[in-house]
Amino acid sequence: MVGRGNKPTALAATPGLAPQPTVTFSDDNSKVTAVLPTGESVEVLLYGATVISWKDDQGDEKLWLSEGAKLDGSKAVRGGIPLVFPVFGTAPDHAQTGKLPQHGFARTSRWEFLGKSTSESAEGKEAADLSVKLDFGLSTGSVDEKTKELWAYAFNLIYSVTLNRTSLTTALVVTNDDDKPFECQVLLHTYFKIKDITAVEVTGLEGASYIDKVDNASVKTESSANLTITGETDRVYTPTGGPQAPVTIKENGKTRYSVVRDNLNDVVVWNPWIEKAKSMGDFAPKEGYKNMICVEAGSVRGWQTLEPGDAFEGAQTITLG
Ligand SMILES: O=P(O)(O)OC[C@H]1O[C@@H](O)[C@H](O)[C@@H](O)[C@@H]1O
Repeated sequence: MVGRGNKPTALAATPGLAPQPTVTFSDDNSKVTAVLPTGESVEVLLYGATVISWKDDQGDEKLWLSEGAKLDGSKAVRGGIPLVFPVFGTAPDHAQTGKLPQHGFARTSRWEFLGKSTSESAEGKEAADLSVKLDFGLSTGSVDEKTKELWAYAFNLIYSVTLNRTSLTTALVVTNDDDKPFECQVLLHTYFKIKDITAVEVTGLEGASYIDKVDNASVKTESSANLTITGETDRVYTPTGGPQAPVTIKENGKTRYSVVRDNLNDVVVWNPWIEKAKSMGDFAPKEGYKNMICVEAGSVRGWQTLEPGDAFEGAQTITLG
């Protein structure tokens, strides 16, 4: 692992060897960017370890980022992949996390860049086979005092973002460093960029039980094999096929994104639609709800209990269609 720490650095190609991914820091040390020799790229803000951009080799952006998103650390980022931990939404009746703000503190804490690693496929050192993994860390010692008052547990988070030519994997490991158990929820809140929400279908949810957050949290069963979005949608699904069965986002009948989960049983589908988009100060343009859909892999319907020393790992791999 190289590139440890937060100093500006550029780790580029080595003469005589196959071109390597380039990892750079922004001038103000707020962001890490990795670019594969074939042109694919990912950008991660240290604030929240929020992935704010993922582009293919043509430079086409895959994640929706609000034009009104705050990227200066003053507010959770509206777009990209905010990281939700240790509570999904708010849980006023949950003793341990009841005081925390919506979606917890991981998305509003400054993370440390731990380093990068690269790997090649078994076939050899062709640039086409390269991937780059960026690791980020957040632990008790690095969160602010206010957070420690609201959630008094010793913990360690490692978040890994792996860029391949046609996929992005984001993986979170939560470790309980305390001498008492704690309960937590985890969610990878991905905002997918799409061209037209009216042409979108989400598959892989048929038969799944879901909590409909726009209908008094009533519990329903998804009857559609191809879910379309026609109004405000905020649902917490538990797909029947388990994490490895893909949930796909299709546009005009073609698969754009396919999400496979590891150890994350739930999938939130969210689109604010017209009125809710208008009510969010950082959601811009207001018509932007037509160009995004959140399909969020998580463990949020219950709680993960971590005993002292135990770890929980959850991940998603998003593959381009
Ligand atoms: O505005 P926030 O805190 O980023 O949350 C956005 C949405 O996130 C989703 O995960 C929730 O299900 C929604 O209820 C919520 O509105």
